Amino acid sequence: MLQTYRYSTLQETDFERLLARNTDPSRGIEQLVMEIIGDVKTNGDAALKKYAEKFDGVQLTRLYLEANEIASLASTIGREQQRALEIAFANIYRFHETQLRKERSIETMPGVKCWREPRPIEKVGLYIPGGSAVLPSTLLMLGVPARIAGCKEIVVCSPPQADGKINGYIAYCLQLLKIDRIYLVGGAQAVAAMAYGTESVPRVDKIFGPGNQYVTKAKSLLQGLTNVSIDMPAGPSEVLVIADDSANPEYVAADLLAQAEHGADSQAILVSTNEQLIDKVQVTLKTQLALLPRAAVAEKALANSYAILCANLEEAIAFSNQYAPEHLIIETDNWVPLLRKVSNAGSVFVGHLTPESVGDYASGTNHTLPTSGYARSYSGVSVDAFVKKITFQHLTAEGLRNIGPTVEILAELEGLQAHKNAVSVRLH
Ligand SMILES: NC(=O)c1ccc[n+]([C@@H]2O[C@H](COP(=O)([O-])OP(=O)(O)OC[C@H]3O[C@@H](n4cnc5c(N)ncnc54)[C@H](O)[C@@H]3O)[C@@H](O)[C@H]2O)c1
Ligand SMILES: N[C@H](CO)Cc1c[nH]c[nH+]1
Ligand SMILES: [Zn+2]
Repeated sequence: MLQTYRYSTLQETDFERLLARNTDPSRGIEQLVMEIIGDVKTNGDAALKKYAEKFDGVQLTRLYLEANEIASLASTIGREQQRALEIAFANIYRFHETQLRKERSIETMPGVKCWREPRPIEKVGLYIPGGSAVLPSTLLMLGVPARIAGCKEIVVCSPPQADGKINGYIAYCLQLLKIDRIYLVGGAQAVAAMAYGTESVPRVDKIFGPGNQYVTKAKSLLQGLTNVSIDMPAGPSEVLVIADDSANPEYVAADLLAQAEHGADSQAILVSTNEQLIDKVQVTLKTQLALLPRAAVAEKALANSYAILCANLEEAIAFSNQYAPEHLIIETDNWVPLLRKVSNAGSVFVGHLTPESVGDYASGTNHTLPTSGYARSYSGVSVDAFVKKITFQHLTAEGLRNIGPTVEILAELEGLQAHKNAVSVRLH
């Protein structure tokens, strides 16, 4: 089921192939996404309605639902599900609220004081995927940090259901987040609508959220075409599991399948020091796969996936760092010394009793994470992503005396006399 490779025999070309995934799966669809973007820019709501019919199979007269409609959909869900969403909301809130800590001001020279203060990004757009699966958890993962940051306007877009509405769980999360409108727009057209603004959809300053190849492509194109910014490239889900002799093959197989079921383009990688464990996981994968409603999707994802047999955990961590997984699960008894060796990963789950699913839903950490190797340079979504950090400074007379001559020299050596004068007129 999973093609197995031995780490010690991997050639450079093997590494290139194994680490590549679909680095840019959307290259082939660039023209289509550009057409959609142009159409939305020119025709606004009319284009959005046309695409809702074409891609989501629904005729919309209005492109959004309001508070009373959201409340009525939210009231259809069970108490047990409400409670689970409330617990997830509370844990995500608890973990993220500490991220808005005040920074200390620094006196770099006597009388020269510098400090940084966060300010919310005023208008943010959250894209909540709704194609192959509806993900209310993604709404919590984006909405909670946006609320904590204090963003004034939170625009939420998600593809409409066949009945022109949204799922009751999404509606309940909107209520928890005190967001009283949702735009029934999906795909590249949603990203374009939030970047340009249409008659119905407000223009935003930054767009967040994962999505399929159309969504991801539109985010990267619009970041260049407009002055809207984006959170990160968050594409098809992926997981890398490091497992040694102490790992339970049932747990390992379950963790691999949990990400494989996201989409046919997802990847689930097993890196193990034990060949028998890999064999056992392969058998268990088959048994568990047969029981999944989304078996066909997960099976396709496993076809993109593989196992790596390593001589020791050092090799395993080295491979993981090269791959830079969105999610890393370390299923070993002795995981503590490994942690400091992890240099590239979106989010890490350690020990035998920490399934990645807990981070997807409710432990408190964010599940919007960099994929496709971007964990080498990006962090997952946090409150920081919803604020700008503005620097401030203040000089006293002593401060001006201390720093002024240095600035005068530096301005002069760059040939910028006006810069020097701005100091000199105060100093002399
Ligand atoms: N990295 C992360 O943090 C993270 C988190 C959650 C989900 N994900 C990923 O997000 C993705 C969600 O994808 P999805 O498809 O389920 O939902 P989606 O909402 O991203 O896409 C659905 C929309 O795509 C558009 N579309 C569909 N077919 C099209 C076509 N032929 N041409 C143009 N547009 C078309 C439609 O407008 C539709 O509304 C999955 O790959 C999942 O793994 C990633
Ligand atoms: N694993 C996904 C991020 O890659 C997030 C998610 C949402 N629901 C379940 N899982
Ligand atoms: Zn998941």
